Amino acid sequence: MCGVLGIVGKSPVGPSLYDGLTVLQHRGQDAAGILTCDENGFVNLRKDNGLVKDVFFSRHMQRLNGNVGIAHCRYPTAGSSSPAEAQPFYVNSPFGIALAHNGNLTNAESLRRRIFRDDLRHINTSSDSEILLNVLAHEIYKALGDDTYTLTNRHIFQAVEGVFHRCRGGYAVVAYIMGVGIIAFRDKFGIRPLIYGYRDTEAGREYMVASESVALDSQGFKIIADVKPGEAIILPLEGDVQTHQCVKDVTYAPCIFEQVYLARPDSMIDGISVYRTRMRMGEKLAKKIAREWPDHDIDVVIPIPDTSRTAALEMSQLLGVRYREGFIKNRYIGRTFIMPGQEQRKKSVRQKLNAIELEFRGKNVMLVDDSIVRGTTSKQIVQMAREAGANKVYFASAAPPVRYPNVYGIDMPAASELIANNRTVEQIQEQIGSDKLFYQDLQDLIDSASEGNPQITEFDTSCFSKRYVTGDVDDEYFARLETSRSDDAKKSKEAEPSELRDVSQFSS
Ligand SMILES: O=P(O)(O)OC[C@H]1O[C@H](OP(=O)(O)OP(=O)(O)O)[C@H](O)[C@@H]1O
Ligand SMILES: NC(=O)CC[C@H](N)C(=O)O
Ligand SMILES: [Mg+2]
Repeated sequence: MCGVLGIVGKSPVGPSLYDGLTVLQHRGQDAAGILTCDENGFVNLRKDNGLVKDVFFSRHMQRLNGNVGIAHCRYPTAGSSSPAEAQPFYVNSPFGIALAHNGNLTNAESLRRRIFRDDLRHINTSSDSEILLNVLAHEIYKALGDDTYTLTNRHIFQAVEGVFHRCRGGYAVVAYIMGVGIIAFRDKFGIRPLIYGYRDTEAGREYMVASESVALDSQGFKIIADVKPGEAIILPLEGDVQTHQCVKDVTYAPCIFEQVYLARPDSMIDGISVYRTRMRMGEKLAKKIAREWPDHDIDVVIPIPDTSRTAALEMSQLLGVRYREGFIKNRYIGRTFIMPGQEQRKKSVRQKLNAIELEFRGKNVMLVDDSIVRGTTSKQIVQMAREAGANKVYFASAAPPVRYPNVYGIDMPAASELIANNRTVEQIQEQIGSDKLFYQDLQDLIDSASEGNPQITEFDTSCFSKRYVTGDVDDEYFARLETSRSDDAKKSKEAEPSELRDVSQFSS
């Protein structure tokens, strides 16, 4: 997951893009970028590795002029973590196009070969997003045909149809086309989220498109709609939003892990309140525990901050057990799961969470997390609870066991790194060292999300179920992924000399 954002404004958009990115920071902590187009038609780009607050200094903001722009915060899930792969990416032809992408293409390698051989385009990084931009650019060029000078909405929609035809996987895209405005589209399953809205100002109506509704709320934009699977929208420099359903044969199957962990709780995704989903997850898990263990001896329910809080509070109420904040989170440490290496993740859990001994001493505690992925957090937390004097340490995960890789933009590429892969619940319990372990049932998780919008009945649940909605992922694909993107593979890539390919127009 990454955060994408675009604004067509009536006054300079640089500051709003910056503020919007800070609201989407939880989606990507590794790199950030903003691209604006000024009144002279020049594109200004600043991107680099780091948190939003560390990438943009006032000297950069002063140069990010113009009333239109796009932005991105990155959590690498393809290619490398080189600053050259920070986004947005830019190509100068046709017209000048910049793109920011959330998701992963599953056919990136074959596209890369064809782009070079058939479209005569050179890709300069190992990023799948650069491939996506070049496919879009080529499709725009093709749609134009002989009509070289006038790019119309019809051409753009036709080009996006071409992108849908060629690109597989998960993609929520925001792109800027010189002289046109911002276009946005979402793969035909709607795997990654994308939503747009407007804000009326004295100078006229402004539009924003972003990964999550919180980015719109926080800047006073009113929601118009989610971009639908297989749909493209144009936010023009002048005039109203244009929409077009580019693919007729679509399945609405958004990623359920957005509801579990990725998105902020105050976001609405596809009409579903993430907060309410997490509440329902807590209720359903409590019911399961009450069913399977009616005479439980839990004294206190303790969440593992941050994300599990919502589910844990509901759980405690349904179980009729006290809720206590037994772990305090250091607010200056980022999210550990989306950190790039296992060493860093491991160290950060201890730096991030500290136990309040009094809440543990002599008690039977039920620790609740939203999910257990590599087990980095749960293993250390169980130990911390014991060290704090807990009598019994039980553990509950508000999501089912994560057993399979995610290939659509969450960095869980290697099954071997997942604690639940090829293990029974009892074996996982032994690994994390708890006295009992409960997992949510998959159907209960699906119901938790679906009850928020009964029109959405399908979700991408691949990391729990091994059902990949795009239908193009097989064991050979997993094997390639494991060799190229496991933690060990990434470590050996880092050992290579750093790339000297920073394409940003001014980098410091
Ligand atoms: O089993 P693991 O591999 O440890 O991954 C799962 C943990 O990682 C996430 O927390 P994170 O610290 O990233 O973010 P949060 O503060 O939003 O909970 C998630 O909420 C779990 O606590
Ligand atoms: N997590 C994401 O959405 C990442 C986007 C893209 N695949 C990249 O790695 O840069
Ligand atoms: Mg957590």
